[in-house]
Amino acid sequence: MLRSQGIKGPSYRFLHGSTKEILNMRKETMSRPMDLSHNIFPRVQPHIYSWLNMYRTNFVFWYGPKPQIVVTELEGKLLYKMAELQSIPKKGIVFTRKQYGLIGMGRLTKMKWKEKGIKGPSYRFLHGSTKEILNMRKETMSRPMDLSHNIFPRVQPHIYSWLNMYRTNFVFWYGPKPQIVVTELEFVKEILNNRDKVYQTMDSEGFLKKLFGGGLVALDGEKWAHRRKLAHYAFHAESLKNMTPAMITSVEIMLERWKQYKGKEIDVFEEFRQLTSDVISRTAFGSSYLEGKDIFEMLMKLTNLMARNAFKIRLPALSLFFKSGDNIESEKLEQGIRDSIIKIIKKREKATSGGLHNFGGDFLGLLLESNHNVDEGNRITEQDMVDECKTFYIAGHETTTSLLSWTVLLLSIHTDWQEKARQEVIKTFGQQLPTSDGIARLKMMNMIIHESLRLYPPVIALLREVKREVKMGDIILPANIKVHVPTLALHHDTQIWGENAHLFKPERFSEGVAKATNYNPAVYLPFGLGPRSCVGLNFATNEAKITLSMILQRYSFTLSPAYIHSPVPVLTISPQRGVQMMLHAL
Ligand code: HEM
Repeated sequence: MLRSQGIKGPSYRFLHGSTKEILNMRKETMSRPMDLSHNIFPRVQPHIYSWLNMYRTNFVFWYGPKPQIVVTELEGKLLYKMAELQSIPKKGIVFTRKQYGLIGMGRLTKMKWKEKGIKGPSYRFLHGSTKEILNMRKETMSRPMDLSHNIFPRVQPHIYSWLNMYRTNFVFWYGPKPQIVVTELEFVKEILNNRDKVYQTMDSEGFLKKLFGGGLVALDGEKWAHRRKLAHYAFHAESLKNMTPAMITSVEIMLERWKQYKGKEIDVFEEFRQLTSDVISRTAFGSSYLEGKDIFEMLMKLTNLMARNAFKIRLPALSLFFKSGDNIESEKLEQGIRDSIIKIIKKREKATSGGLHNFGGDFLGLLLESNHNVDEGNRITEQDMVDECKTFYIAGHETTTSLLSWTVLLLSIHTDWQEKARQEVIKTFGQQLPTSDGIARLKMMNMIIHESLRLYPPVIALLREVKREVKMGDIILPANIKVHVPTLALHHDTQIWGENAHLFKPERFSEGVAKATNYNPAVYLPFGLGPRSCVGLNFATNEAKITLSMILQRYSFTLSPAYIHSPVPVLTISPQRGVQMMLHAL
């Protein structure tokens, strides 16, 4: 009867009404502790929270066989519209909600931000700013862009337009969770240097958690320090020298494939994907692209699912009952990745079962050594190993693929720089294979790579979470707020880089990074800054220099007419439709 009057609500179960559903939701939320936030509504009344989100207002649920109508529409102050309630049956129970309770912490906190003079886009119930972000992104992505390097308005239209509106330190809402965007350079330094150990890595959730698990990127404290040491050891200068032959082998395999493309079009984005996968497989895991192929494909699918769902807010209570198709697929992928990594780990264990300290000197060997450590305090579990392998498979190839693809694009447009780079390579190596010493002397190449990373930084933002209340200048940041340092915005800021900020000018870096940045490291963050900065920096730049040198020795390249410029943020900035080149053998 209520349904026929247009009043919605959860379905009625014989005798129990909605009570079983309510009990299940409460059991779930009460089974885990909540973080120290005041956003208690989803925990205390998960049923009202999730149904309100579904039905908005005036919905009915069933207390056993008895209906209750939940009314949230306000008229004037706290009065509900009596007119709309006329269709309630005589014995219907009217359940009004406490005004501030249901509006939730989002709106309340927003009031506090406003009082503090911190501006930002308006907060929408439960969705925060995500709908606005999705609309802006849909709009910019719906049309191709011209072949310019002014990519910030397209890749992050929300940050771009809000920065224009509010200048700095504005708050937007990732669902009900606030994020403060900080561009003031002294604060950027404070945050990334983790002053007072307050600005920690963000707790990853959902798809991101499935991608990185509890790997280095997601850790903090002692665990992080231990793993960071391990990774640092695996990728330090001496180890890198030993990796040069493996990197060269991977590039040779790629260039062998390229022979069939002479005078033809080639999508270098796809090529670099395979190359960087092969490089990380050989150098860190002692295997090859083919052996790790399944893992990379599954990681790529998981990355795409993550990007597709980046701004979709799902209520925790709802996720329990209804798994989206993407959620089900991501669980399968997570399991598949785990199984494949364990196979690689077991294979190494078997091949090197000669005892302790004999698992091989690469990253996987170090992980296994740590897994077999007699000292329990320093021992890592099998799950830790899986998470760490995932992290390095992803971090080791997505980012470098992005760097190589955009650099080749830039050199195909700015052919004068392509020629300068080639001359330097020929002068250093002739037609011989690159060497570690020679790579360190490639100055022109260095400038080109720095400028490419400035215009197209693979990682477009650095995110942190405030662990306890802290003062940032005049602003008091509450615990749990997310802090967003917008790398792409800083790299394209005309006040920092001048009016030609969007142009490719490698000469900016002719006297080194310090001079180009006017001795302020906070303005240029392709590899981050401070203790969490990239552990693979030298690995990635060596790999890029070897690859570019070997290409430049053999080919000149121009942009194919088929190329469509469409940079998109996936995990890194990626060319949505590939990077098509015409190859000309030298
Ligand atoms: C051009 C290539 C690369 C770029 C632009 C890049 C960028 C970055 C950035 C910006 C961070 C800091 C993130 C933050 O502060 O929140 C980072 C961290 C990290 N990178 Fe890279 N990266 C690259 C290549 C690599 C490679 C090749 C590896 C592995 C072999 C790697 C492994 C990592 C790891 C494990 C972290 C986390 C470090 C920590 O939390 O202590 N990266 N990277």
